[in-house]
Amino acid sequence: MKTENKLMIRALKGEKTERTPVWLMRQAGRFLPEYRKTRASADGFLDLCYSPDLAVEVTLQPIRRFGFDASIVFSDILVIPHALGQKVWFEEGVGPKLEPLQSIADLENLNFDKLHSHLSPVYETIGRLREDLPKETTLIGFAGAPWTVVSYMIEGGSSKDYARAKTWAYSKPEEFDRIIDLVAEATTRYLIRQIESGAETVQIFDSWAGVWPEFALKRWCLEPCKKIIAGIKAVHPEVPVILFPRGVGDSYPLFAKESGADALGLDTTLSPVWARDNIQSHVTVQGNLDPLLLVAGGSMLDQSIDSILATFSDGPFIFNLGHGILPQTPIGHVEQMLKRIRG
Ligand SMILES: Cc1c2[nH]c(c1CCC(=O)O)Cc1[nH]c(c(CCC(=O)O)c1C)Cc1[nH]c(c(CCC(=O)O)c1C)Cc1[nH]c(c(C)c1CCC(=O)O)C2
Repeated sequence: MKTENKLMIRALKGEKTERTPVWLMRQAGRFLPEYRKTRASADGFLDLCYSPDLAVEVTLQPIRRFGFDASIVFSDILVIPHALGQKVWFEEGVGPKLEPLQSIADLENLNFDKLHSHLSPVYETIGRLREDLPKETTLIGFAGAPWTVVSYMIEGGSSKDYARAKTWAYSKPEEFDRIIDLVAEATTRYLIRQIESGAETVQIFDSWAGVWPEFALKRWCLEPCKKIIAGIKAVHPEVPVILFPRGVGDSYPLFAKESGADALGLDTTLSPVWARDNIQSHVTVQGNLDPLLLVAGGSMLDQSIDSILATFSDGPFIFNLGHGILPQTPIGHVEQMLKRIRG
């Protein structure tokens, strides 16, 4: 099937579709037993990301089981700092670890020289997926937004309050601009190459955008994402871009009007009616079922799905969660959800 005729792409381009397309953030990995099996056969998480055979397999697993309308390539947002030359590793049961940037001098050690050669396994995975996916399934490429990636680069891993990164930004804003710019440039090149390898749309995850006051949100989240999207559109104007500025609350309409994204991912706490009136009137919306409702199941899951569908179905809409699917999600609840959406 031609890309422009796929359900997900039509929704991204602003069409109200006859059926609601559905996929789940973080659907590859995490909650599937077959993922854990493949994961155990790799030398580590990054090895899995950089082994096209295994990454293709893990990407296809949720499609085989559930037939989602879209497939997101298996990788991680932290391959960008890794490709730029920063030390990145994943600790079992802990999560990602990086050798943190200590001063602007550390930026000298990071460069674009090996960007594409380092990331070539991801490009190969994408190319193979276009061959292997069902003909109607849309292939999504992705990257982290500069701020979300830089937060890991400075904090050295996950963080509760982003104190080091935010203090750096507020006390040396020009230095912080340089770090964000470096990552934005690398991300633009990475996403363009993903598209040229076969990705039919790309999603930018700004998972930690919700921690900033407004002026900083504009400078370090909105502006760099806008620049990345403009960079992509300059080369591939027909490719829709999804932005997920999680947690930005009443700044969502600003992202809808100014980022240049074709669609926004809505987080769990946004009111659907408010989002319909203030966001869906400008761009396609994607979301926003609470991942814990999918863990709990039962009648509250059904009611929440019905209410989301009823609110958004008059405009361009893609059903998804308000954040990534949780590892403890029962597979039966995903089946229940799909039955409810598809009727
Ligand atoms: C912040 C962030 C990261 N990675 C990602 C984000 C943004 C989205 C979000 O907010 O959820 C994005 C991501 N990470 C992964 C994907 C793959 C495709 C998909 O299924 O969506 C995607 C899109 C695989 C992964 N990335 C990771 C795993 C688990 C690794 C394992 O198998 O041990 C997977 C399947 C590891 C990872 N990677 C990261 C963390 C914090 C962790 C540890 C905790 C966790 O599991 O999420 C960084």
